[in-house]
Amino acid sequence: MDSTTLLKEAIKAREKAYIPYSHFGVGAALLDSEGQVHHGCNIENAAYGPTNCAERTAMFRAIADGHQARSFKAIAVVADTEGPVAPCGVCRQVMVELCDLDMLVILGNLKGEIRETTVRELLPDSFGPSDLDKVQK
Ligand SMILES: O=c1ccn([C@H]2C[C@H](O)[C@@H](CO)O2)c(=O)[nH]1
Ligand SMILES: [Zn+2]
Repeated sequence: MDSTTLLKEAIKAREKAYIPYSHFGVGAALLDSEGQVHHGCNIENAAYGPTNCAERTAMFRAIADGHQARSFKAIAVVADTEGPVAPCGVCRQVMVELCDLDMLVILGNLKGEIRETTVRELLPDSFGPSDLDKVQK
């Protein structure tokens, strides 16, 4: 599946965003190793803090559906931004946990502007699962 097709899936996912506070809709589409696409949207909360971003919704949904961490092929994220959307720091950290560091991340907007990057590029020098093995014995 090409980047434009996955971004179109993210645009469809964005239509489901629950955004009564920010009115800032975000959609994500996560491609798994079998070619299936998992949709995510942002889901806000009156207490603000419990808000879940579109990227995390898609990743958590795929994991909860039984897909293996770090087996995903790509994630596309879209918002109605000037220039491609920038994932927040929390989502970047969750990508480090659940996706391969070299996984393709496709960032876009509704104007069709696209930036292709990787998890590693979005969060360089990250703290990940293998760092827990590096504790002093
Ligand atoms: O990459 C991003 C950036 C922001 N948001 C959400 C969180 C909140 O609902 C709204 C404004 O921050 O956008 C996402 O879902 N993904
Ligand atoms: Zn986020």
